[in-house]
Amino acid sequence: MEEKAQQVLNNPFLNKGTAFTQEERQQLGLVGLLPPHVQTLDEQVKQNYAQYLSKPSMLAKRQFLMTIFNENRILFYKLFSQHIAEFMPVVYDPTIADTIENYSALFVDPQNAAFLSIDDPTSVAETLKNAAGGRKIKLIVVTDAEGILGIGDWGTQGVDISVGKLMVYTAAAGIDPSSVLPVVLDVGTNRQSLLDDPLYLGNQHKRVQGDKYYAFVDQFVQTAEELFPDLYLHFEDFGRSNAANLLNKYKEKFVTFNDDIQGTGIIVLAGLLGALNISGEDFTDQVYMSFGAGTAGAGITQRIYEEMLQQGLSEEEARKHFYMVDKQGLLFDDDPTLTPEQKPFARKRAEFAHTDKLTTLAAAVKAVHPTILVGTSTQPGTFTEEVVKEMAAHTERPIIFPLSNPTKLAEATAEDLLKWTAGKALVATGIPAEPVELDGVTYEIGQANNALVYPGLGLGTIAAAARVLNDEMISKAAHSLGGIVDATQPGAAVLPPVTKLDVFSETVAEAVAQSAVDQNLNKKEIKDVKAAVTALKWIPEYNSLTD
Ligand SMILES: NC(=O)c1ccc[n+]([C@@H]2O[C@H](COP(=O)([O-])OP(=O)(O)OC[C@H]3O[C@@H](n4cnc5c(N)ncnc54)[C@H](O)[C@@H]3O)[C@@H](O)[C@H]2O)c1
Ligand SMILES: O=C(O)C[C@H](O)C(=O)O
Ligand SMILES: [Mn+2]
Repeated sequence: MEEKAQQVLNNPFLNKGTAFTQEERQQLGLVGLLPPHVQTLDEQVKQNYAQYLSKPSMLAKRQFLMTIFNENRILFYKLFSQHIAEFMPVVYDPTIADTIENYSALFVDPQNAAFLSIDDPTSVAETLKNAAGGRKIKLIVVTDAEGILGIGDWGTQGVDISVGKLMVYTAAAGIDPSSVLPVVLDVGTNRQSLLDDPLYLGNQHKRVQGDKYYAFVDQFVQTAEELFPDLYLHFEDFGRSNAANLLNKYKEKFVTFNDDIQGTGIIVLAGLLGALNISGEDFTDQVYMSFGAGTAGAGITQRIYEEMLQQGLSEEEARKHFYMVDKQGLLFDDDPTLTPEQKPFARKRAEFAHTDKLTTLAAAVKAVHPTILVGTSTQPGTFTEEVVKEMAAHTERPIIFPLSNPTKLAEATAEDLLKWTAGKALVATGIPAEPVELDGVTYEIGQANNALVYPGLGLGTIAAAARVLNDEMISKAAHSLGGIVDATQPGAAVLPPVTKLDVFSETVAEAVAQSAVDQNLNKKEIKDVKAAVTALKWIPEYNSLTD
């Protein structure tokens, strides 16, 4: 095979497979290397979708789609964009959890990712350059895989979360797939099964922590920022003890985003605004309980707290609305194990009569009477009938979001929550949930997953060429989504449907870009925000490769 032919056939950004035209086949040395019939992109999509449907499981479906991704990005994204709600749980959460757990065993292709090893810190620049292959990188999703979803530490195998999150950026917001780079920082793993597995593909030692860890992350950040000056740096699934530290360290210097802290904060705030639209209640009357006060739990609480301030409460007044429950039960301010993010929301023991009893969610709910309960605990089934009925006994429309991912870790199902509250609960789940039929009403279930906002947030920030991503932009993103729900419909969802992900990603992007421009954060002149957002959007269509 001619070198030119190999170059196009093996380059997923150029390869068209059976869609190479006769002219292209001649010019590129492809004559006779493909079946004679030249297909259109639409024909390829139809054919591949039929093949997709024949696959027996979600995992097999994902693997099939990944082969297309590896071979032909345009075809992959055309297919994805036409079946977005159907493909999301296959390409992304929850199926992505299976591919991460089985990454080494299932390995076929590195998927254009950059694998950075703490054992080889001198190769950071070389690795990033090799992985970029001369492309102008504008967006990196990086993970160190210590806290993948709720399934914990997966070492190098966590690279799939970076790959998967990026796929959603393109499918939802039209981020050009040739401008993105998935990165994994392999600093070791504390998962014994990986350390014991001779076929594990990562560094087979315990996680490096402390100064050496932070120096390695810093080396990556500095090098990436030097190599790719217009970078939007998205951190994903770092561990509880590092995620907020890293965000605080970099957020004012570079365009830095932590999805678990900020993305989840936005989507939950948007969901709450949607829920309160339905119930007609006031935001500042709510009593908020976070079950699982880790990276996501604390990130969400902070965002909701900021909203209370924006809605006119003083800091002192606002804090009274929040309760955090973690492993030890309700969090109190005399607890020496509190994280810096938990401390501001820990309560005084003097507020309660029997604080020694407040060590369970059930006891905390009984004592506090929250109106909002958000689960980011990784503990399945913990929103029990007892807990939910107790909550519903003291509030007309309890807002309950069991958000732990993947499916097997959810605190409750939407169906149970609605049954236990006779349809009163306003529910959103972390993973997609089927509508629930109850007493003649069809309840649509919103998905409070950060995937509903991070693509638009990234698109808007990049389109505005913003210097940083700040709280004001984040707040605007949440509010732009909150207004989309039709609250008058019985059984309406609290968030817009994933079928419209592409449409509302643009809504989010415009709100975020406008906010950046209003704050003068744009590095280049933006005359028309809407036009800037549209201009950045990549569309999966073939371009001619002939001269
Ligand atoms: N839907 C979304 O968009 C979204 C976004 C981010 C995270 N999440 C989910 O939230 C969960 C937590 O993610 P994270 O990044 O915050 O992880 P994390 O490890 O930082 O936090 C988990 C917290 O739960 C606590 N916890 C453990 N056992 C508990 C128990 N028995 N009772 C109460 N708390 C307990 C831990 O101590 C920790 O503070 C995961 O399942 C993740 O998939 C969902
Ligand atoms: O990846 C997801 O589905 C959402 C979130 O970032 C998580 O860690 O669970
Ligand atoms: Mn995550």
